[in-house]
Amino acid sequence: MRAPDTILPLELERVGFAVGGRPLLDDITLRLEAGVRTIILGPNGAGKSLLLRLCHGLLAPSDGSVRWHGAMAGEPVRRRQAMVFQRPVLLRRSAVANVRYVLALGGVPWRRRGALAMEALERFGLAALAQRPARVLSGGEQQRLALARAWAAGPDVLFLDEPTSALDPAAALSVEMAVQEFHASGTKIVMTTHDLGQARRLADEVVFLSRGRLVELAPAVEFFKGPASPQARAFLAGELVC
Ligand SMILES: Nc1ncnc2c1ncn2[C@@H]1O[C@H](COP(=O)(O)OP(=O)(O)OP(=O)(O)O)[C@@H](O)[C@H]1O
Repeated sequence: MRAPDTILPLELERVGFAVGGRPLLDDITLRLEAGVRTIILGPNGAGKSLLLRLCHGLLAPSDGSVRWHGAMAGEPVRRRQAMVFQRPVLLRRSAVANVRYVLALGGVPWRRRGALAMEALERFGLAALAQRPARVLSGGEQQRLALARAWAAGPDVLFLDEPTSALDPAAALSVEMAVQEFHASGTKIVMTTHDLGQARRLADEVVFLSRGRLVELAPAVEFFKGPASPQARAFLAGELVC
């Protein structure tokens, strides 16, 4: 388990993000703890991807603060997080070279990289495709490669932005199983999805956004049994909300 020396919890305090003076996220205060799978839900355009990017450090907030409480001063927190996107961003190299690359970035000695990269590929059912150029892999295989690469980095936190929305049900299921493996190994999961069935299967807690605001943060069981806000009730009922 990675929890004892994790960079978590992550605390967002009154975070806002604006473009050209237009607020896209507003006044978000939120604490994300280790060991809990957090699923971010909300209608299209609610700000889910922006929130993930702010948490991961790809965007800087216009207001407020994003702080990793477990991080030691000067520690490179970026290396202890990984992010998987809807469409994976892969290098023009073989599958195994993609994994070796993150191991090199993480300072793993050259001699150990080959075995560790193959172990990560095997874990996600990709060993037979190790030498294949990453960019000719199918969408589902590419997503599993992105997960294998994240696994090799051994992150404290894995952010996933709609990782299964471009996949067929079988490929989506293998991504869900991979997410469970990360969780079981002690990696904190923070994920957006439009698939409510998937959210019910994976979530320990739900963050519900609407129009750039945090409307609810609740244990998943409570949220799905009866959300507190009218926006979330309408969302779960499949009504058009924005
Ligand atoms: N760089 C940007 N410049 C201007 N507007 C942006 C920028 N990035 C995002 N937005 C706007 O911010 C809002 C939130 O975007 P975001 O991608 O976070 O939504 P989302 O909840 O992930 O939506 P979806 O479910 O459709 O993926 C949207 O209205 C989007 O158009």
